[in-house]
Amino acid sequence: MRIGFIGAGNMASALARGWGKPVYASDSGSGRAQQLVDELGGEALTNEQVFERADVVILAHKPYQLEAVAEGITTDKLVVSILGRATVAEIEAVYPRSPVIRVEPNTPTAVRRGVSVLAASDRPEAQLVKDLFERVGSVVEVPERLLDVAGAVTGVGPAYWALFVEAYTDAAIRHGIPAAQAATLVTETMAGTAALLTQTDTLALRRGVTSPGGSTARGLAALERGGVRAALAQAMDDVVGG
Ligand SMILES: NC(=O)C1=CN([C@@H]2O[C@H](COP(=O)(O)OP(=O)(O)OC[C@H]3O[C@@H](n4cnc5c(N)ncnc54)[C@H](OP(=O)(O)O)[C@@H]3O)[C@@H](O)[C@H]2O)C=CC1
Ligand SMILES: O=C(O)[C@@H]1CCC=N1
Repeated sequence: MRIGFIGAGNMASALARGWGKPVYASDSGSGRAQQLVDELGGEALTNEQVFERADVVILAHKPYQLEAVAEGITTDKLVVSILGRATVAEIEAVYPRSPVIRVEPNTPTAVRRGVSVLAASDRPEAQLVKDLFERVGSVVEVPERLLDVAGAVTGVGPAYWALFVEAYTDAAIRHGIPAAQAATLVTETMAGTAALLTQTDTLALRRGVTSPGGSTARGLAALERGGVRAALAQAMDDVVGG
């Protein structure tokens, strides 16, 4: 099955690297489509050519470009939209004869550890799309009305964790740990904790680490004083409400 991308930016590149197969790709003139096919094989094409030649077309441009991109397309094809916030109804309105499935992936798909949120669909093509995204991580299906909230966890999440890693790495550096070693300590702690959380819940994990009157309790109290919960709640509100 040949995958085509309309847009060859950050998210298209992450998915294509995860799938690791030749692709058809387009861009709006930057040359990123050519760079992607130089890396993975395939061909850099126009949007219409991508629609003609691919078996499934992934819309990976920016949401506001939906109408402009669709205007030039005359070929019907299975369309997978990863456009943040554009609803299935809005996409179907501009691709009226194409089956449309909506997915919110995230950039860890590049290393096959992504989470992709699939808007539940009665279309028979949904299973094929689910199988495709399961090749680059896990797939969680939600009713479309919850896709934006789920995407506010998964799609934007890698940036939050990166910020957390950066801030705590800097704190360790400030106390004398060399930068590369500090980054390893923080990242591996995050990865190990994520693995552990598949077997236990957050409270049990925290209780297991937090000795009464000990150092973890002092650190957690500092994070609470710093408003970490309120900041995350506000981040969700701002992403979903934006
Ligand atoms: N980045 C992420 O983590 C996630 C992104 N998304 C969604 O993925 C989509 C892409 O985001 P992202 O990859 O970050 O954005 P980028 O800006 O990195 O990539 C957008 C791509 O679209 C191309 N493009 C723009 N106009 C056209 C056009 N008329 N025809 C063909 N291609 C066009 C751009 O071309 P050029 O290279 O020439 O500028 C570029 O290659 C967005 O809708 C976003 O909501 C969803 C989940 C996560
Ligand atoms: O920041 C954005 O708008 C896109 C959507 C999800 C992740 N990146």
